[in-house]
Amino acid sequence: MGSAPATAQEMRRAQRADGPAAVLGIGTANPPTCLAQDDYPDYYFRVTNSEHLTDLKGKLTRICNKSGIKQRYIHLNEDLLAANPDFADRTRPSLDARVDIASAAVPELAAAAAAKAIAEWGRPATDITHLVFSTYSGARAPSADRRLASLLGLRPTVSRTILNLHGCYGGGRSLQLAKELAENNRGARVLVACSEITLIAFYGPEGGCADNILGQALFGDGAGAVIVGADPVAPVERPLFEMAFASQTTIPETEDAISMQINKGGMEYHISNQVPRLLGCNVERCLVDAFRALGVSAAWNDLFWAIHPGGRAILDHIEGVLGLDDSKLAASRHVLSEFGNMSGTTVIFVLDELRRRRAAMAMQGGEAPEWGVMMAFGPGITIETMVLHAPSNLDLKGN
Ligand SMILES: CCCCCCCCCCCCCCCCCC(=O)SCCNC(=O)CCNC(=O)[C@H](O)C(C)(C)COP(=O)(O)OP(=O)(O)OC[C@H]1O[C@@H](n2cnc3c(N)ncnc32)[C@H](O)[C@@H]1OP(=O)(O)O
Repeated sequence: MGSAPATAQEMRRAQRADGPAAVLGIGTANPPTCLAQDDYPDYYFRVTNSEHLTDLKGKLTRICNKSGIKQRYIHLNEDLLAANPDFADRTRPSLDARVDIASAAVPELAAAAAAKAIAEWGRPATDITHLVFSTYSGARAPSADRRLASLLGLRPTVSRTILNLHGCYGGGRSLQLAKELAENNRGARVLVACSEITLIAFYGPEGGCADNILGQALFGDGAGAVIVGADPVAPVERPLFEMAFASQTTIPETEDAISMQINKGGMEYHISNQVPRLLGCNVERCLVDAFRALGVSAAWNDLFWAIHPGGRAILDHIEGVLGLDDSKLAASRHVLSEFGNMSGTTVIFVLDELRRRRAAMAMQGGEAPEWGVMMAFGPGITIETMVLHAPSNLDLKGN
C-alpha cells in the first residue's frame, strides 16, 4: 500500500474531515402566487364553495388575525383548483391527482432554491457528493431527490437520502444529517433541500375539524436549500455558520400531539392546542444539554436565534420561558410574517434572514453574537437543536 495509512483506525481518520461542518450557501424559493392573510378567509370559503359555513369562517378569520402572518405563497392557485375541483372535498379520492402535481412541482421548487445556494457556494453542482431531501409531499418512487439530482445535473455517484413526512422538523433533521455526512467524509459537499407544497393537504372546511382551519391559517409553500461542507476551500468557499453540536429530543407522551397521515383524499393532520405549551416546557432542557455537551455556559440573550416559527404562540412561549429580549426572535417572526409556516423549509428561510440581518448589522459597524442556536419542531413531538458558530468573515452580500 506504499505510504497509505497502515491501520484501519488510521484509514478511518484519513477519511474524516478536520474541521466542523459549515453552511457554505443558502437559497430559497416560493411559487409565484401570493395571498394576503387579510384576504384569505374570503378567498378560502369562496374557492371551496363554503360561504354558508359562517361559524368556521369566523374562526379562520380570528386565527388569521392572531397568526402574526401577513402573506403566504401557494402552488395550488385558483386556476389549478378549478381544474381539480375534487381537491376541495376531503371525501373524494383525489390522492393520485395531488401526487401527480406534487411529483413535478416539489423537485422543481427545490431546484430553484438549490440553484441559488449553489451560485452562492461558488463551485459547480457536479462537486456535490451527497443530497438530503425532505418533503411531506413524497408518495412515489423514484422520488423527488432523484428528480432534483437530474434537474441540477448532479453526478450519478451522488449519495441520495430522502426524508418523508418529518413535517416541520424536516429542515432541522436534514441539516443534522448533512453535518454528520460532511464531518465523516473528507471533502464531502452535501446539498440539503426541503420543499413543501400544501396542495397535498388542502381541502374545504368541515364542521368539527378545527385542525384544518388552523392549517388554513398557518401553512404556506416554499423550498430552501443549503450547501454543507467541512474544511472550506478559500477563497471560493466561505462558511456562513459552523455547526458546533446537534441533538434530537423526543418529548415523552406527546405521540398524539402532532400527526400527519396520507389518505385517499389527501394528507390529514392534527395539531394539538397544547403544542406551544409543550415546547415552552421542554426547549430549555435541550439547550442546557447542548451547551453542557460543548462544555460552554451560555446566557440566552448573548446568542443569535434561528427558531422554527411553527406559530406565533410557539415563538411567544419560547421567548417567555427563556427570557429573551424582543429582538432575539426577529428573524423567525419576520419569516412567519412574510411566508407563513412552510413546515420543514421554514428554518432554512430563518437562517437566510438571520445572515442577512447579521450582514446588515456588520455593515453598520455593529457586532452580532458569535454563537447561536437553531431549533426546529415537529411530530413526535421532536425537537431538533443545533448550536451554531458564526465565523467573523460572515458573508456581507446576502442573497
Ligand atoms: C395559503 C395556503 C394554505 C393552504 C393550507 C393547507 C394546509 C396544509 C397543511 C400542511 C400540514 C403540515 C402539517 C404538519 C406539520 C407540523 C409541524 C408544525 O409546525 S406543527 C404546527 C405548529 N403550530 C402550532 O402549534 C400553532 C401554535 N398556535 C398559535 O400560534 C396560536 O395559538 C394561534 C395563532 C393559532 C392563535 O393565537 P392565540 O393567541 O392562541 O389566539 P386565541 O387564544 O384567541 O385563539 C384563537 C383561535 O385559535 C384556536 N386555536 C388555537 N390553537 C389551535 C389548534 N392547535 N387547533 C385548532 N384551533 C386552535 C382557538 O381555539 C381559538 O378559536 P376560537 O375560540 O376563536 O374559535
